[in-house]
Amino acid sequence: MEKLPSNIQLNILRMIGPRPSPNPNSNPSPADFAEKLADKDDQYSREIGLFQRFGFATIQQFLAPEAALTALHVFSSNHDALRPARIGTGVLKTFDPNVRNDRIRFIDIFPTVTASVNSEEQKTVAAVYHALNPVISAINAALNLDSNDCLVSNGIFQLGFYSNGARYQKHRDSSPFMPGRLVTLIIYLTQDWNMTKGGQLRLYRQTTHGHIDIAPLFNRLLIFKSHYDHEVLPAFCDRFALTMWLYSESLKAVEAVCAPTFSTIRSQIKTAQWSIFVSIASYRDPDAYSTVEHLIKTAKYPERLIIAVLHQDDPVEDAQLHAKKNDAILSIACIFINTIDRKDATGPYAARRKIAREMKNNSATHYFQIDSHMRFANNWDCILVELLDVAESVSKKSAISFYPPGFDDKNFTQLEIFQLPPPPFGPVLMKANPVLDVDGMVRVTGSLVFPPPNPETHLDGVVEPQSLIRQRFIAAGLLFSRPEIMNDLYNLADDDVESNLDGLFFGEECLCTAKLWTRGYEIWGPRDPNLGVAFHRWSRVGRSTFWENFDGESGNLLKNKRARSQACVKFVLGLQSFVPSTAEETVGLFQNWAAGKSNGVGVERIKNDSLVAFPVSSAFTQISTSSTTVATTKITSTATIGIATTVYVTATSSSIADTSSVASSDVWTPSSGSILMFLV
Ligand SMILES: O=C(O)CCC(=O)C(=O)O
Ligand SMILES: [Fe+2]
Repeated sequence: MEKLPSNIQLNILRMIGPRPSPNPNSNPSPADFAEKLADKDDQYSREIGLFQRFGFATIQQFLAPEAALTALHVFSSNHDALRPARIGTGVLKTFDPNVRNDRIRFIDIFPTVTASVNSEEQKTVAAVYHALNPVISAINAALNLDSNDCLVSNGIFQLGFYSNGARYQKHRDSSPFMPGRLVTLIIYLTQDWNMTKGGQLRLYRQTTHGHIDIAPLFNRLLIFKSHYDHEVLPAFCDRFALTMWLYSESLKAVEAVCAPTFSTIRSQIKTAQWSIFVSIASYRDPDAYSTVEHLIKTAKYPERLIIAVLHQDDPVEDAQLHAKKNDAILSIACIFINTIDRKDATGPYAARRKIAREMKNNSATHYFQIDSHMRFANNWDCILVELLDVAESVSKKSAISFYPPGFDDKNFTQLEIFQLPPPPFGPVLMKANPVLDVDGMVRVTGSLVFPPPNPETHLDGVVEPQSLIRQRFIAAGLLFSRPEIMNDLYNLADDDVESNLDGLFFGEECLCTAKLWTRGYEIWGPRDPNLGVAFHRWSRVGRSTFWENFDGESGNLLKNKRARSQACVKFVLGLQSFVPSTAEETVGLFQNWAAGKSNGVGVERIKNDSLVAFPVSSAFTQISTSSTTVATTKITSTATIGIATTVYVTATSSSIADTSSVASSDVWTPSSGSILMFLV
């Protein structure tokens, strides 16, 4: 958002209601006002100077006296519209009355279709906003920003109401989600405040500076830097507070406001060329908090992590799991925790999608999807960022993904030093199990390739770098890429199509691979077997899975969902034609989806590559090219197609006559050129 020129601001203000005047006796015209903008900057120069120096300032008797009384009257007369305040972002927003139990509502300065332009409330907020304008200009002037930089409001006030001991525990108003939110402006409207009434705003400017309590005096404007910790002490009065935030999308403005005290967010924006959003779906996992803690402790730059955990827990039986939460460690990163009832869980794919949907607007430069029972190598964050850098030099769309080695409580000591398995040990190659499972699904496996193969140039022209091995499949529990991948994986805009995938467990990795492959992604794993990145607890002992929800009557519903989701996946993979009896509509959706029309499986690979994949039909054609030969194969048996999804065919198979030679070539022969047959 750019600052509007003041004449346009005034025009807008003229349209939205009578212009208020800080001084009720003089009533200058808009033109006068425009001329006086500079004076107004001066008017607050002392306070703004204090704000610059100390990071906060107050202005007493800010509104004209009767304007303040009108505001209080208007706001307190619409008490019913106030709602319990929540914390967090998106659906990860939760009520936590222990943290905050004020009531709030948001008021748009600019009238919407539903609000009458002439309503008292609309006039009042316009008036307050108008009074704030010179303060905002003064802040901008003091910061001496470039002409393109500007702090602006988003045009929305938060009206907060605290009474009966309501409070808001220590927090910050800015987060890596809104690093551009820089300045908090609050007008207090508490009548007859005195010490016994409480409700002071306790401001902690820096951890070493102690705190300052600011009384919520009637008609007092408080300005402070949004990244300061602050809390509202329990209020035993009717405490109204009207808050507006100033935002900038520009780094220069962030620096101007925040230096030199700003640490976390500045490092996220400036020194950090990168930051990582970590998505963790947990199902009743006693290890979930240890995983998150370890993730934070082993990261080189834990403050650059934005971590979202979706717990799918039993409200009674799993209550004790949350006792393990260590806020001191968690708060080093920026963490968002949401808990849903385990009975509402519909599998890991759906849970990861839910997180992606709610958190898609986070500001991180990277996306890391992991399981809830993992441990990590020191500096895993730098290692992954570097590996992806290398991968992206080969293919702009890349992901690092592989099954990590295991750990259990024995080999993972309290010292939290882990050891890689002893040699022989090679890189992990992700591929499909050649045998379909009982449901006819393709299962993905990771096999150790020993000795570690040398990099090769594949027939489709992809050159493996020294540090990476090209994968056939993703591992859903360790996937590192860019934030765009959230949409490529989870088709975020299309809830209807995606609801067909509720209940999916086995099949998730094939489906996601299909999406990524057809959208032009390359999947990579580290070639160096000694390069530790992460460790996975493979044992399921002591851990529930959402399969337990398949029991009982509601379990049947879930079973049906699972069957449908598996049918969808098989359809997309070409493992079976769709079973129309489930729903005509679903078939249609998935046909579109498979054809890449509905943001599901993509078409990049089909169009542009020497590899040709046809994702829909029950028969498939694969054309592989090399300088000398073109091999075309038609395979019609579904079982073979299941196998074929996994194989690398050696280059010598210039003409693959029968399906058995395809199956038997499911071996990696690094010295020869090879071609990926995939998802056809
Ligand atoms: O009302 C106040 O003084 C501050 C409220 C607050 O911190 C917030 O809503 O973020
Ligand atoms: Fe706040």
